[in-house]
Amino acid sequence: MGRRPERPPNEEARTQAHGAVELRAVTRRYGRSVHALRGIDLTLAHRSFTAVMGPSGSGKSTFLQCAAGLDRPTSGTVHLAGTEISSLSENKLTVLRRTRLGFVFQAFNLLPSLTAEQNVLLPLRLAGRRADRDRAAEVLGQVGLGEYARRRPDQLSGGQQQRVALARALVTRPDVIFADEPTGALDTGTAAEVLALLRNAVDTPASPAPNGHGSTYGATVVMVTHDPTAAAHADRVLFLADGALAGHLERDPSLSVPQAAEHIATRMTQLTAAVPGAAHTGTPYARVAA
Ligand SMILES: Nc1ncnc2c1ncn2[C@@H]1O[C@H](COP(=O)(O)OP(=O)(O)OP(=O)(O)O)[C@@H](O)[C@H]1O
Repeated sequence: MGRRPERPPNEEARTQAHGAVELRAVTRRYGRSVHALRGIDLTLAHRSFTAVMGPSGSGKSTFLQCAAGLDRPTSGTVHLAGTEISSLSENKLTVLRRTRLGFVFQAFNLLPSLTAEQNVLLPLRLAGRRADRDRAAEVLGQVGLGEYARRRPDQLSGGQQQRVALARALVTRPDVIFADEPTGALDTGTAAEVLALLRNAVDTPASPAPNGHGSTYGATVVMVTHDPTAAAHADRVLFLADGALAGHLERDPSLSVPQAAEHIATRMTQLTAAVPGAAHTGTPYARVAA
């Protein structure tokens, strides 16, 4: 997805030594009685696309918020792109979010008074970088909206608005993109386009910076979804149940998206119905495809 900003070699090494996202013994409690996360341990590899699924109230949003540094765990540690964020000050965390992470939400969250281009440039402005209009044109082109730069959100369809939101998430060349139900408000065809763009953000290697210090990998995507078809585009599907990891499915390239979606839907049905043996990490997993 184009060139990434330069980073000092030691920072680059630190980034690569860890997964893109690492959670160790992460818990999140609300008050005394609500255990939204009960001890999550996981490592998400660089350039991986992970879908997070689970019944309503299983902790998906809480997981995403804690993993993305939008919320602080009650206990445990979170590493993001090589940085341990649990102990970062609010200011440093904000800088990390603005420079290293991208966000896509179900409700698009575009500023209505700004054009598509201005919305895309916003993260660069917030990060104190130059409002690089060439870069905005590049990412709007990548999401197929090169001709729509001057339109405001109310002059765009839902799918086009979500593509602007994706361009906005990509503009800073983030290490990790967190997506919360990115296709929840879209029809099937438009959803497939957005998912293909997320997939592309992972699969397209970024070219190295001229001095060789830039990253050479694409983005890492973490996506919460209720939709098995959306999850079928991921490399791995993690299932949460009652605040704990309850198993996973790995991508099997030999399966089509509809076939993979069927496997995922079956696992979700088992989880929701709490079939004995279906909801524990380590159970044999069906191999699924994107
Ligand atoms: N601010 C809060 N205060 C108290 N309890 C909360 C708060 N936020 C979430 N919870 C509780 O934590 C648990 C996990 O909620 P979370 O929103 O993470 O689930 P979810 O899997 O994303 O659900 P859904 O699919 O319905 O969006 C639920 O029991 C929820 O009621």
